[in-house]
Amino acid sequence: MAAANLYSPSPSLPSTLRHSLNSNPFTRIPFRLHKPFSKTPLSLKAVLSQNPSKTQTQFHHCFSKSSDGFLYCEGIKVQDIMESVDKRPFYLYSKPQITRNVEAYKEALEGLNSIIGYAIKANNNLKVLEHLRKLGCGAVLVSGNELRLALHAGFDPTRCIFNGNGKLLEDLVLAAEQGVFVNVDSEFDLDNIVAAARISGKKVNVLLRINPDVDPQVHPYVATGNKNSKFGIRNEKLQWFLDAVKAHPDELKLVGAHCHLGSTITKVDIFRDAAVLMVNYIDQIRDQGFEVNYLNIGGGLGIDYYHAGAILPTPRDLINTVRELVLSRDLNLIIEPGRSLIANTCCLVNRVTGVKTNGTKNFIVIDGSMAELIRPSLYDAYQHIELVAPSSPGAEISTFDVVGPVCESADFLGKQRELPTPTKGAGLVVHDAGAYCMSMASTYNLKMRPPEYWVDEDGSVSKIRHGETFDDHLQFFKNL
Ligand SMILES: Cc1ncc(COP(=O)(O)O)c(C=O)c1O
Ligand SMILES: N[C@@H](CCCC[NH3+])C(=O)O
Repeated sequence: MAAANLYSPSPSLPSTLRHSLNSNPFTRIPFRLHKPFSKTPLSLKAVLSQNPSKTQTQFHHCFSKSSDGFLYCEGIKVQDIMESVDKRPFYLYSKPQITRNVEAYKEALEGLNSIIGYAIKANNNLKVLEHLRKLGCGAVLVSGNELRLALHAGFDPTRCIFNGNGKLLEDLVLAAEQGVFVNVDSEFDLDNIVAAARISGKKVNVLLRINPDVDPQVHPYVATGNKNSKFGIRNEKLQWFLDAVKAHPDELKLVGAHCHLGSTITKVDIFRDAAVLMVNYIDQIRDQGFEVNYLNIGGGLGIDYYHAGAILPTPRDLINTVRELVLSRDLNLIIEPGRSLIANTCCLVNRVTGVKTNGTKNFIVIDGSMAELIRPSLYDAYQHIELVAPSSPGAEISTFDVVGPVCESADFLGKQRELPTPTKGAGLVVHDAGAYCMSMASTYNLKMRPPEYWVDEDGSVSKIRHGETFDDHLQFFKNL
């Protein structure tokens, strides 16, 4: 299988590229930062003992300002980490926070037969994936490469779900061979799944992705379960799909129904409305003799991007709203969280390049940009921003747009933020950057994708992904 060779350089590659692949951190002992780090007054043990499901707020913020005015990640001063690594933007994760987020879902799901299918599109760092897999997660995939990466990270394929409105035949063949659940999205998708079953000689466990036409009340670009969406099957066509599955008893086994309403949803009633519709569909499907026993309610739980003390629904709130429906039908529940598992575990750490004003507006210009983190530019999304160290005495507090160096007026990380005027080189973080940030990063303006680090349970800091370099870019043009 191709996945096994993902990081084994082919002997036909140029030696420089072979070298760079050979020095991949995943094949070696992780790079360690040796500088001794200052400890926060709050001990790591105390931070770890804060159980998210027992607090009032949705998720514990693993990055917090201490009384000394410095920002800490699990007891480690972010400023110290900045001084120990290359001078470029980097992503910094809390590994314990990933654990806490998974535990919150596991506790919420107690008493149900369930699969937590982590949506790999949110963050595809291999070390993160391996950690999530060890914690018991399955995986949700939208491309052949995400499937290959999931296999490489050791996920049990029978706890993986292959989604998507444009799945390719060759990727479906791999999914069929591996025994992955496949969601049927359209007529042509069903044809391809049948073909994949024949090629692989394996019957495929399928779920119908039903578009329930429920408004998730989110930005239109991240709404996926309303009637204008490109995803899923409308209920008017349900019978056609049931007949098509019946016509292919050697290739397809219908095991359940799936929906995914959208992302950043902050009201659990929305999930409840969809689940009511979905169990009605399941009743109808069962009435036709199908033994469907999986309800997949997708992902989509939003998080507290504003850091303003809002009480948002927890995983427990989400699961409790569908629990009785699931139990009443004796169903297995699949959930597909991405953002709510990984977003709050990470921030993008940047340096201030300078401060300027154009007469009407003030700008903090940082080295990070829309290339490293595109959500504000793409969705006008709010991500909380703060400086990593106390401001110098007398620093004026002003309203700033926080912008990058990219040649686009859409290149902003935050607008109208009240911040103390920072000095050149000051550290500035963009919070909640674990989901859809690095995985959506680009190399626009040849800003190479940043390195990633995490703070481990024992307080050590390791690199978990190399930053891209200019040489990496040149490799694309070697030996053409
Ligand atoms: C089918 C599907 N499942 C799961 C997810 C993960 O969603 P979220 O990150 O909002 O939990 C997505 C992304 O929106 C998706 O499209
Ligand atoms: N990329 C989006 C989420 C899309 C989820 C995938 N359907 C975001 O950053 O919020």
